[in-house]
Amino acid sequence: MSTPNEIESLERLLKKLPEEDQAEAFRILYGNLPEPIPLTEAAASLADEFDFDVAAYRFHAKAEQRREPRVVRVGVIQTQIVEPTDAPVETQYEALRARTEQLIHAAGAMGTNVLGLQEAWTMPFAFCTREKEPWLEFAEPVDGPSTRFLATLARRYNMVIVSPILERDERHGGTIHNTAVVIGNRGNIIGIHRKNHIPRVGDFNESTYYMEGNTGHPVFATEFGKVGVNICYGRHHPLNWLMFGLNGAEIVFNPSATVGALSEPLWGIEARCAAIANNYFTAAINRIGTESFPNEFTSGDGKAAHHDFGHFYGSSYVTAPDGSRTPGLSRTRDGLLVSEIDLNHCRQVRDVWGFQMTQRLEEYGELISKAAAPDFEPQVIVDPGVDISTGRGATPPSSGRALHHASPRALGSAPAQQITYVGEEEGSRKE
Ligand SMILES: NC(=O)NCCC(=O)O
Repeated sequence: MSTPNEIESLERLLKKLPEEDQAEAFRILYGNLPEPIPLTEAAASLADEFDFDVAAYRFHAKAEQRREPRVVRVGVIQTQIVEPTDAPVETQYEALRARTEQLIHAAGAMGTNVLGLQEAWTMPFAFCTREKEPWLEFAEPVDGPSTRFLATLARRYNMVIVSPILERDERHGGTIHNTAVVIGNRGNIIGIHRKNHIPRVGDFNESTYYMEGNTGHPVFATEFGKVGVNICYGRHHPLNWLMFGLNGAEIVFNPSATVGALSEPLWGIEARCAAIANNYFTAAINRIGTESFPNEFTSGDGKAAHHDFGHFYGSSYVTAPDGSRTPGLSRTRDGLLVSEIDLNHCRQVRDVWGFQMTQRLEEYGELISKAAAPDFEPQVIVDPGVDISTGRGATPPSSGRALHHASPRALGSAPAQQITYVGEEEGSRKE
């Protein structure tokens, strides 16, 4: 698949800065950059032989006196599809399975303990087409072929694998879900998480295929830390991230499929903000390449029908609980990113910032419950000098006097208050 007009990575652009400016630019944009760690010979030679990138970094955490470090290696893999989308389903699936396997061997060779794959890694991201067939043929049960394949590798490399697939739930009428299967390092299925938020934006017509997930915000307590999975579009919902934090997540994967025209300026921000706000590690994974489909489709925007989804820009990256992040993987090449982290880092940053102590869950909970009720009245305090039907000042002050006091009243309920201006006695104002 060619990507002739795509830049290789943001980092490559930043490296064009004068050398003396680069360290400061990276510090401001990326935080305390994790240090690169050497690739094992086996990983490097797999990357060479099968033409993909491998990058590896170590995030710094403090040594503690009363807890041993809990060092784990987190891996993420990004790939493009291998076969054209009009090839037989089995051919497409097999090619992706084989390609992903090459990168998993490299992850194993790098000593990865917890590995995340991209959203719907077994298939092209065909939801732009709104066609059911043949795409639904990629769906499989939680214990289907992709899980059985990955379970073997999980056992072999003593590695937890987060495997996002298109799930068919035969027990419930063959319904379809966008699901991450969490496979334990003993080859067991620890559990599943189904995508909570389904996009209805641009060509992401996923509501044609499946409904919002019904598995809550589970955190999977693995041998290598507590893992959550916030699937793709869920990353735009800060409360979705919060829920995994409340359940104790230490690493939250964000397996995604997203294109540059829609989301690229948001990409480096959202998973990173979530790591900062919740003081856990986040691993954002995006596929790469431009996927072209046999039948034309429109984007519902008046523009001409087309065959392409647009460029999936990769740029997978990992953020630590203090907001420092790795450089992204390439925008155009398959790759594996491995980050060595100390899970103790989460509590260390929590102790510094105190977000979990200072947050006001009860207050938020109360307002959220009210806001979800049909009779919700937003808490708005109206400036009595403002006509709320137009948003304009109803009685502009004649001089530059500042509004001094306005009694709170609920929107549209209490009568307007007497306006008092700074520098005037109440009641002394001459109209
Ligand atoms: N796969 C998916 O949810 N994509 C939606 C687009 C986005 O969130 O950037």
